Amino acid sequence: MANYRNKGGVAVIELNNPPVNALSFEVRSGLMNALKRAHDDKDVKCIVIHGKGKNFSAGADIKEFGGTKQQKPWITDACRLADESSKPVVAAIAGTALGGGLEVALFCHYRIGTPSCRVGFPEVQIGVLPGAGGTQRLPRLIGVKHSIDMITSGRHVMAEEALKLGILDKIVTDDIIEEGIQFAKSVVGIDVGGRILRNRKVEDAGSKVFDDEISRVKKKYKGYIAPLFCLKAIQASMQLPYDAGMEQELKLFQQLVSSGQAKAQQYTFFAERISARWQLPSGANSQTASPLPVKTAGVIGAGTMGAGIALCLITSGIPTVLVEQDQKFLEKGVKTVEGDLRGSVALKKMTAEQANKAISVLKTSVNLEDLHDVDLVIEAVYENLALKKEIFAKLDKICKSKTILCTNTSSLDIDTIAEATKRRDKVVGTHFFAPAYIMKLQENVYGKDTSAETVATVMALGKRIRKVPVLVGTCDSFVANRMLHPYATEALFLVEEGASPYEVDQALEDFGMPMGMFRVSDLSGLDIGYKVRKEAAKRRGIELTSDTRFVNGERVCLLANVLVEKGRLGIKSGKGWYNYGSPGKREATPDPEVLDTIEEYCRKYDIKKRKISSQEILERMQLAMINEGFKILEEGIVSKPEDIDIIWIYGFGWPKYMGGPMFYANEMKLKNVYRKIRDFHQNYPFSIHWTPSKLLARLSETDLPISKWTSLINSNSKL
Ligand SMILES: CC(C)(COP(=O)(O)OP(=O)(O)OC[C@H]1O[C@@H](n2cnc3c(N)ncnc32)[C@H](O)[C@@H]1OP(=O)(O)O)[C@@H](O)C(=O)NCCC(=O)NCCSC(=O)CC(=O)CCCCCCCCCCCCC(=O)O
Ligand SMILES: NC(=O)C1=CN([C@@H]2O[C@H](COP(=O)(O)OP(=O)(O)OC[C@H]3O[C@@H](n4cnc5c(N)ncnc54)[C@H](O)[C@@H]3O)[C@@H](O)[C@H]2O)C=CC1
Repeated sequence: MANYRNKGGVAVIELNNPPVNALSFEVRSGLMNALKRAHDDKDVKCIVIHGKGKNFSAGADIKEFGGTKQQKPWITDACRLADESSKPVVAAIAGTALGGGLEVALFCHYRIGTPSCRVGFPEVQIGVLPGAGGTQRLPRLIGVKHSIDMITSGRHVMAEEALKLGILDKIVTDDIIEEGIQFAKSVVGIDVGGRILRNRKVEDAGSKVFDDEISRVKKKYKGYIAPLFCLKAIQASMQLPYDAGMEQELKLFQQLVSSGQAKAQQYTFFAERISARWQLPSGANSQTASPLPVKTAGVIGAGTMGAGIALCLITSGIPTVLVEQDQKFLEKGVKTVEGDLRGSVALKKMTAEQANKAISVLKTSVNLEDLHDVDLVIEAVYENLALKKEIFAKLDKICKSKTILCTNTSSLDIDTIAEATKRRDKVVGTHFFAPAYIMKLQENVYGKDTSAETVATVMALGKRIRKVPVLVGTCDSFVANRMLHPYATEALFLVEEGASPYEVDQALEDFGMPMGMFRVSDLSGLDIGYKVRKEAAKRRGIELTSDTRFVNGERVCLLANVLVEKGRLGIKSGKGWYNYGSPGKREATPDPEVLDTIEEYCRKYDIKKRKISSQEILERMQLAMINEGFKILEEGIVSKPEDIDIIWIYGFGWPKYMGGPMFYANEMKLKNVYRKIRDFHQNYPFSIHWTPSKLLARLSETDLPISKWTSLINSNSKL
């Protein structure tokens, strides 16, 4: 709803729908009525619109987009009176004015804001476009070029920049409502005609700008349709009179809002928030537990991951001690940190001043004792259980009793590591993804004794260092890598059976993955997987050779080992599944030598090759991984399907416009997913990953949408 009061001739209208004043039906109706009242009231000389609480408004109520038609009045109907009013209307912005919120402000004649306020059109991120005049009014205010940037990127613009662009007329420092009232009074009597955006002309930026922008947007936001629709709408503002432009905007909005991409992106928006609400099996949860303060941190190991993690901490202003086993490794790690900071400055992702500030809070050491006073330590040494246990035992003695001890292990059991300490409640996994400074996912892993306070602390830390933290339970390889295993295994089987690695990658990239499986393997280094496979087999008393085709009755494909033994380690050696010309180069070219190696391998084992469609490639890789996802849910390793989707989106770049693998399964209908998995199980009996998940079988009988799976899981704990 919207509140109305007359304060000495100023109509003060408050958008009232906390926490973000989303423009629900009630708010739109309330705003329309309040504007009418202000218009009709002869005593009112000017009007101020503000938001209740911390925010102006986060825009349309996204929950209203799905299914039923948007009830009238729409935002445009509600705001028409602001546009037409001869009394000056001022938007007084605190917090955020986003999407429809900014559109309301653009219907006003003036906009003032607090120094910390933010404005923007984030609609592209939820698969739509600003559909209440944003694409027609913003170009009339700040021009085509800046409008394209803001609307196609969805970025938030801070107050200072908004002032420079002309979106804000003034930045004010006192109470925003009082400032709004004073400002409104100061413009009474000035003709508002020139302030009405619909009356302004959009400068002709020429059609070439749009041709160039289409190419840029297609490349930068590959696969996403909303940014392209935004361009069409902005172009209409240049080519058509205001009312015709508005009609065109609405038409484009309607097409987008009913698209599968919008549904998936809006699911992702809420999934991220649902996933942030964590819960432990004990019942303790994000509402009941409080984080401990983390004023200082330590990182052990300055290799690939440790250096990246330290970078995340220091760029978030957390003084960090980076510890290595010797000076040589330490220097190498520090060089990486400094190089990445320089790179960020060169790419204008931060200023030189920010980079210097970050490096000033980094301390280095070759002595674990220097961690005695930090609040939290993240260990990132080699993936070796004995070494990790040794380090945790030492840390337990060195660190303050309140210090939280985290491990970046990608597969090892958290409980076993915790047993090396007398503070098992303070041991937790914080699994970052490579490159740690870039990838957003932080997979936090609790053990059986990890306390809620510890979990709350690493979840809060994740947010603070700009990651997306997701909580999972401990199991072999946790969630991300555990699901990746059947996905990668199927990729190799597909290659054995006749698809080339390049066809596999093409199918995945056409689907929307940023990189195919084989390119990712080359990037990580084929030798890493080689060592992990050998080590894991050794632990089980098995000696792997490139002739191994079955392990304990389970089909395996060791083609990657064959490549490693030929010196093809991936990007680092200049060739792997692809050819890169020379070590370290990134441009991947298909390599006939690899195809010959595969041919030879298949001849040796008498494997009959066949033509494999891209549909089969996608189905086998994705369904194998989705089936594993259901098993993870069934075992309670995660408490909700949204966790898995967020892990795939932020850990592996699953396209948001496909909503994550569990959402994708939901869209395919679970009965179809289950039937296909059963068929694959029949056809490929030697792959344990095709054993259908019991939870999937159960859910497939119900036809419940993904939003209802969690309640079924909770009500059927013994599936
Ligand atoms: C605002 C934020 C930056 C705040 O962040 P933070 O403080 O971190 O809090 P959060 O946890 O994110 O949020 C708190 C709480 O609020 C919920 N929430 C946030 N925003 C919205 C929202 N816009 N709608 C609903 N709910 C919202 C959030 O989920 C949290 O709740 P919880 O999940 O219960 O924990 C941040 O929240 C943020 O970035 N928000 C999103 C901002 C955004 O994307 N805004 C754009 C919205 S779209 C929009 O405005 C569209 C338009 O431009 C106008 C629409 C025109 C309509 C035209 C009508 C024509 C209709 C014809 C169609 C016919 C077809 C049909 O309908 O069938
Ligand atoms: N590389 C990757 O893609 C990912 C790795 N991980 C995990 O992160 C951890 C680290 O992996 P990487 O960074 O790739 O390894 P790395 O080999 O690049 O770095 C490990 C570093 O630890 C140092 N180190 C070893 N023993 C030490 C000790 N006693 N004291 C101080 N430093 C010591 C080494 O000198 C080396 O610099 C492993 O547990 C790994 O499984 C997790 C996610 C992704």
